[in-house]
Amino acid sequence: MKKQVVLYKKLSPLLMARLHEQAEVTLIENLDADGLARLRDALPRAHGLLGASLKLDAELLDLAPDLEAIASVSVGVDNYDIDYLTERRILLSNTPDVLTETTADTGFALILATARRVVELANMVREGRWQRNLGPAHFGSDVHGKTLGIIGMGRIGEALAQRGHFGFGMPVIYHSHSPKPAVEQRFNAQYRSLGELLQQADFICLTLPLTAQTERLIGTEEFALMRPQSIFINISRGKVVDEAALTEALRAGQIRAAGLDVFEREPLDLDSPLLQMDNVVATPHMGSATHETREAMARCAVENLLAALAGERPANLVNVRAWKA
Ligand SMILES: NC(=O)C1=CN([C@@H]2O[C@H](COP(=O)(O)OP(=O)(O)OC[C@H]3O[C@@H](n4cnc5c(N)ncnc54)[C@H](OP(=O)(O)O)[C@@H]3O)[C@@H](O)[C@H]2O)C=CC1
Ligand SMILES: O=CC(=O)O
Repeated sequence: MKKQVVLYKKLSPLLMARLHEQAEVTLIENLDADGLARLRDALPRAHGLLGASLKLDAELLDLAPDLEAIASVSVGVDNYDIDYLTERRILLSNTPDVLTETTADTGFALILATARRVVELANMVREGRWQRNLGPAHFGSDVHGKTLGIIGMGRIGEALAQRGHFGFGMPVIYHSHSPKPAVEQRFNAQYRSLGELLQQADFICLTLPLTAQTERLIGTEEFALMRPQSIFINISRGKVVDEAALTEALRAGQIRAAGLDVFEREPLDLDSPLLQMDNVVATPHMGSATHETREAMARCAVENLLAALAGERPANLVNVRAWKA
C-alpha cells in the first residue's frame, strides 16, 4: 500500500508526478485558516510531510501518530523541535547546497542596494523627484575594497566571501564557531571574535542559523560596537537580531544602513518603523526565491522524503540520531 504524504507547498507538475508514483498525496495549497484545518484533518493518516514556512510543533505533530518523515523545503530548520522529532524517530531532512549561490546573490544584492542607495534613488526617479544632477546628499558609499564581515562562515557565508573577494576586491573577516583554514586560504579571510568583527567590518552580514545560541545575538551592545559608516545585512533569520535595537541604532545614526531579507515577524507589518527609513532596504524573505533554485529545493525535498519513506537514509538528514541503521 502506498504511504500517505501531506504537502503544504505546491510543487511543479513534474515533481507532483514523481511523488504520485510512490505515495498518496494530499495537497494543502494555502496555510490560511481553512488550510490549517485541512492539515489537522490530514495529519492522523500522514506518513510523510513536505513543505516550508510552518512551525510544526509538538501540539500539531501529536496529531500524526504514524508520521515517519518530514522534508523541509528550506535549509533552515528553526521551525522544528528537533529533540521531539528525534525522540519520536521522525526523520527530518532539509535542502542545503542547492540554494547557497542564490541566497548569496541576494546577500550581495542587499550589500549593493544599501551602499549605493539603489531603492531610495530609483524611487526618486519614479516619483518625479529627479530634477538636477545628484549632489553629496544623495551619494552612496563604495562597495569594492571595503571590509566584508561575515558572521556564520558556512555554505552561504563562504559563497558571500567568494563574491566579495574575487568580484569586489574586499578584504574578508569572519566569525564562526571555529576558524576555517580552507576559507582563509581561498579568500585570504581572517578570523575575528564577534566584538572585533563588529568594530572592524564595513559590511556586517549575518549568515548563521537561528538556534537557542544565536537568538538575539545582535542587540543594543553589539550595535554600539559598529561604526557610523557600517552597513548591516541580515539574510539569516530575523530573530537573530533584536529588531527594536536595530531600529534604534539606525535612528541614532550608529550605523549607516541596513539590508534586511528576514524579520522577527514575517510578513513584516506595514507599520514597522523600519519601513519609514530611507536607509533600510527590506525584502520579503526572498533569499532563495528564483525559479531555478526553488525547483531544485523542491526536487531535493521530494527525493529526501521518498528515500525516508522507502526506509532509506535521506541524503540531507538533519536529526541523524533518529536514524536507526
Ligand atoms: N534569507 C533566506 O531566504 C535564506 C536564509 N537562510 C538562512 O541561512 C542560514 C545558513 O545557511 P547555510 O549557510 O546553508 O548553513 P551552514 O550550516 O552551512 O552555515 C551556518 C554557519 O553558521 C555558523 N554558526 C552557527 N551557530 C553559530 C554561533 N552561535 N556562532 C557563530 N557561528 C555560528 C556555523 O559555524 P561552524 O561551521 O563554525 O559550526 C556555520 O558555519 C540558514 O540556517 C537559514 O536560517 C538560508 C537560505 C535562504
Ligand atoms: O530561509 C530559507 C531557508 O531555506 O532556510
